[in-house]
Amino acid sequence: MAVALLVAAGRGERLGADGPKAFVMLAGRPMLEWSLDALRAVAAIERIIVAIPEGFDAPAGTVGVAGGTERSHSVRAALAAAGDGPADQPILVHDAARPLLTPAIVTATLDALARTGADAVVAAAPVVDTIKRVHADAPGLHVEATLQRHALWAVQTPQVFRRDALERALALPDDVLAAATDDAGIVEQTGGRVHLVESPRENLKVTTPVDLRLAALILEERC
Ligand SMILES: Nc1ccn([C@@H]2O[C@H](COP(=O)(O)OP(=O)(O)OP(=O)(O)O)[C@@H](O)[C@H]2O)c(=O)n1
Ligand SMILES: C[C@](O)(CO)[C@H](O)COP(=O)(O)O
Repeated sequence: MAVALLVAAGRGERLGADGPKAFVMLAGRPMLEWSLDALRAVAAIERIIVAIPEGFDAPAGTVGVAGGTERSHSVRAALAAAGDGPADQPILVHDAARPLLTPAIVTATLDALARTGADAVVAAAPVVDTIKRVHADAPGLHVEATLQRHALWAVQTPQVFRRDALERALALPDDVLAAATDDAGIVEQTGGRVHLVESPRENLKVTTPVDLRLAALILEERC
């Protein structure tokens, strides 16, 4: 049986709301409740651990744990709260900031982990924009290269891991974890094999106010 880690302890600075992003109201409910619905609907998930900000309560039926300074630190705290388990146990990590999660996406990532024997499987969508790389440290946004779009995928959560691969990755030094923007990236750094599974672009991340408006519209359409 799988364990799900829902990371909800971020500040949401880019959203600019009054409180932590995961508890901002979205279509009438705190944002994290939407992805919890999808996780609760999947029978293969036996337990849900939620990394929460200080002063907030764990949602009903979940185990709450205080989040860390950066996202990966919150994932590490949530995994520690999950206790021990077999090396090949599937551990699913999801951002509370992706409220449009569906049970079908969760099941597709879990099934792909079992089918491929990979260390990690990541939900992702093909990139639809043309992406240019600039000199990161030089002024003037001077273009260095235009990347080949057909090889580019935008990764989302859920990201599902063999427990031993995620544990190995989360044992990397604190500063390496702090620099990571997703968990599969640290599994790659420890030599793990990572696969993608196609997921709808609709499984968007609420980062800025326009994302919140879009998510509200889509949820109203679904209800
Ligand atoms: N220390 C942190 C930072 C982030 N997260 C979670 O990781 C997910 C993705 O992070 P992001 O969208 O960057 O959220 P914030 O860190 O809250 O946003 P910002 O960077 O704008 O402050 C979110 O569900 C967020 O709650 C977390 O649990 N603990
Ligand atoms: C994990 C993630 O949602 C994959 O798209 C994303 O990288 C989180 O990044 P953020 O910088 O913490 O928003």
